[in-house]
Amino acid sequence: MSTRALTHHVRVLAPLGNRHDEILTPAALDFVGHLVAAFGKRRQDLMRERRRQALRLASGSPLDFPMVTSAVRADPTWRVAPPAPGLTDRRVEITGPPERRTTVSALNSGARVWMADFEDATAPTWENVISGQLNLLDAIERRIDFSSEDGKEYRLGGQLATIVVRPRGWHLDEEHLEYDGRPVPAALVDFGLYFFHCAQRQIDAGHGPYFYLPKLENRYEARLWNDIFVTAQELLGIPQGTIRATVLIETITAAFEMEEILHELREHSAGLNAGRWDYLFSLIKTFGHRTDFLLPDRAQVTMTAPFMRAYTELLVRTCHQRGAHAIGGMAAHVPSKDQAANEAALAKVRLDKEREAEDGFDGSWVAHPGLVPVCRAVFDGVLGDRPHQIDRTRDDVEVTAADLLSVRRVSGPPTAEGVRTNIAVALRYFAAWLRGQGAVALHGLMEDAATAEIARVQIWQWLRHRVIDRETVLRLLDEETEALGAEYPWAPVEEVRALFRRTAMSGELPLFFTPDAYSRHLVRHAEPAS
Ligand SMILES: CC(=O)SCCNC(=O)CCNC(=O)[C@H](O)C(C)(C)COP(=O)(O)OP(=O)(O)OC[C@H]1O[C@@H](n2cnc3c(N)ncnc32)[C@H](O)[C@@H]1OP(=O)(O)O
Ligand SMILES: O=CC(=O)O
Ligand SMILES: [Mg+2]
Repeated sequence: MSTRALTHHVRVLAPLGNRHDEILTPAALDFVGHLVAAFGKRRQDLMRERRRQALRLASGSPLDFPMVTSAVRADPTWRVAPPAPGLTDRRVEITGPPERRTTVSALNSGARVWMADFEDATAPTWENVISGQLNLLDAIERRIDFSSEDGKEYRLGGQLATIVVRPRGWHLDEEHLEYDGRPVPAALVDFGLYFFHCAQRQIDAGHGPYFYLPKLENRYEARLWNDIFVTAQELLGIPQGTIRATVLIETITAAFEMEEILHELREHSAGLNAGRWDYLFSLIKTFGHRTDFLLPDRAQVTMTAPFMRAYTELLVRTCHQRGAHAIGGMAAHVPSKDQAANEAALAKVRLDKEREAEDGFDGSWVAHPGLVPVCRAVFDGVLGDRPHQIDRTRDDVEVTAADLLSVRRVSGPPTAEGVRTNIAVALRYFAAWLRGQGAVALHGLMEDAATAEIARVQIWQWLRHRVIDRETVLRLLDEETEALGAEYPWAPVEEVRALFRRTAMSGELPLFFTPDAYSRHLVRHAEPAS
């Protein structure tokens, strides 16, 4: 690593916890500061462009594949970088927050990849953010073994999953760190700290610094990440092209720029993933004002809906034509201790993975170690000894803009149960999130920031189109708030209820619930020295 003068001062505004100083070293903070100085302004400009694009679409501008990049799409010659060590065979990827216990369990789970998540599955308390980095460092150094208070031993085994880190999205700030008088973009904190501490260590261990990139909306955001990668590699003397990044296609606008996103990142690309839950959220958020985008209960909008199939088939085709992996999305069912419920959950997950493997995906996501064998068996059945099926180019797939937007065929009003479930799920998830837990199992389903977003924007959409009335929602909100308090006596019910009212019942739809909830409830600045 090069020795550089420390010139980019990042202020730490939070109290330091146990071992935080191992992550927040002056050199690591300087590295993050360097990235902010170089790219912070561009990130702000891109956030403004997101708002402009949202307004254009809301006022009726058509969404289509961009004309200006037709040459990129028409050029058959370019390919992404070849798969990097540890990322050739990705038939099963487990996801989860980088907590100490789940870090060990995920790495030992038998999955090929572990997506260590600072985004949908993590409530970004200061402690979660920094201890997550420590856990990753300790895992790579193989010093993470521990015994839990309940007497269980956690020990790393011989065959570990490859680590791929998902930093927070561009819309979030890290308010415990300040550069030049402003909060630091959270994405640069999660990426920068991990890259600084672990890039060389991962290379020495035979892998590399690998990332999942969430919630991108267009090719310019992919270009920003690519430029950050080039600068980060240069600053630390790591060969260009070492980083690999898989982009989640989980916004409706990004679905129209899949080729462009791969092209921008081609020296660093490891493919695309179908982030189906945020995709649905994005669709409702973007077109929620239109009656032809009125969606019924979440449970009725499955991956077999024509517009969802158009999205996943286009993703596979795009990736394979460019030599990239196509990774499937999350089936939300999680194992249960009840045998019948468990069998039903496993059967649903199996069906979902079978469809993905038959469509050409090279692997897929699971949310729980108990689902690894199901996903592996399905992909083993299709792949056999081959590490992937990138050679299946899916030339048969033709997807038009209308196919991606053909929501009308599944549109319809919600059921009474669907309305109540969305309120109940949003309240329970918000309560867990405010307590620092970013993923929970509720009614047999994995719920995280993406699925909670769907729950609250559906309520907003149904109110907006008057398919439910405000009085009914307020009555259900009262009932479900009371039930929440009875079930979770620790829950700050009034804060949770207010958060729901601001994010699901206001006239103007907030773009995400997380920035509001973070600033009001998760930020804890250190007492100023007297
Ligand atoms: C839309 C998207 O972005 S999807 C990706 C983001 N979301 C996620 O990553 C969610 C990941 N999944 C999870 O966090 C968890 O599975 C939950 C919260 C849904 C359920 O967790 P639990 O309530 O602990 O489930 P359960 O009690 O069945 O867990 C059994 C064991 O498996 C472990 N486990 C469960 N899920 C995971 C996981 N994803 N990774 C590692 N270990 C896990 C638990 O820690 C527990 O271990 P223990 O016996 O040592 O205590
Ligand atoms: O991040 C994944 C999703 O489905 O959202
Ligand atoms: Mg997501």
